[in-house]
Amino acid sequence: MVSRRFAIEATQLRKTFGDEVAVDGVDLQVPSGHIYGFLGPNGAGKTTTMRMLVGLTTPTAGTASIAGAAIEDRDAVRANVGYLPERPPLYDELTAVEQLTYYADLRGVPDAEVDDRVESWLDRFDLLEDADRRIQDYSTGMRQKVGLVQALLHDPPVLFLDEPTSGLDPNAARTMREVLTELADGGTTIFLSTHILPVVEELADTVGVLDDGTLVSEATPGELTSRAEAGTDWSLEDAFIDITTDREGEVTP
Ligand SMILES: Nc1ncnc2c1ncn2[C@@H]1O[C@H](COP(=O)(O)OP(=O)(O)OP(=O)(O)O)[C@@H](O)[C@H]1O
Repeated sequence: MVSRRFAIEATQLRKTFGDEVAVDGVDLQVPSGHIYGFLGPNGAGKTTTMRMLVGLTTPTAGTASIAGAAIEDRDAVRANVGYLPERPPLYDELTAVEQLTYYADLRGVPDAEVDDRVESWLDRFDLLEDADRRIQDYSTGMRQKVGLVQALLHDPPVLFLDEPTSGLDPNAARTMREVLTELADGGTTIFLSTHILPVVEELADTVGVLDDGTLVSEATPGELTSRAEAGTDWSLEDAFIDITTDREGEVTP
């Protein structure tokens, strides 16, 4: 039985690559409409965790469900999840309109709605003028914007975003933050991995810190900064460094 109380639920999720333990028994319970900021040092296992949750790699052990459906249910995952990976999967030879129309079709967006949805999202991200240029001629930030639109075009209840503001100029980054806030206000659950801590500080309801494959801290941004033995005005960056540096002295058997 899977629970419907949480949009994202994982129990003892684990992934190994040979002898390498990338994710080491992660438990998650993210309520609907929450923005969950997923932090951790390079190599902590964030991308691997997300790839398991969106059905792109099979867990070595553990279980997970998204919007009430087990991650093994591929059709449900496709319908319920939007995923923006670090490098958006786009066809260079297509234009943005062709790419997004193709993807909308794959994800079952009703034909009558495709053109309007594509146009309004391209407009929101200031891409209308370039909509009929091939993606191979796009800048990194333009590709990132198309990747985000692609992830949310079918209006999924749960979004997984890996470094969504990467490569974006300040205007586009602000639009991205505004869009994410609006989506969460409308009930979309957003699982957001980034190294840009002010984004998490501004947006996240809950912050989870993954270190060496283990979830070492989970709290609101406010709790995290006051929980650290800190004085009064630590930033999330101070707390992050404190939480992840303390563990470096640990002796592993
Ligand atoms: N396909 C793979 N084969 C072997 N090892 C892998 C594979 N994918 C990830 N790993 C290893 O798993 C660990 C976690 O990697 P992962 O990419 O999940 O970290 P991350 O937290 O997303 O890092 P970053 O912040 O640098 O993007 C790393 O040690 C990495 O080398």
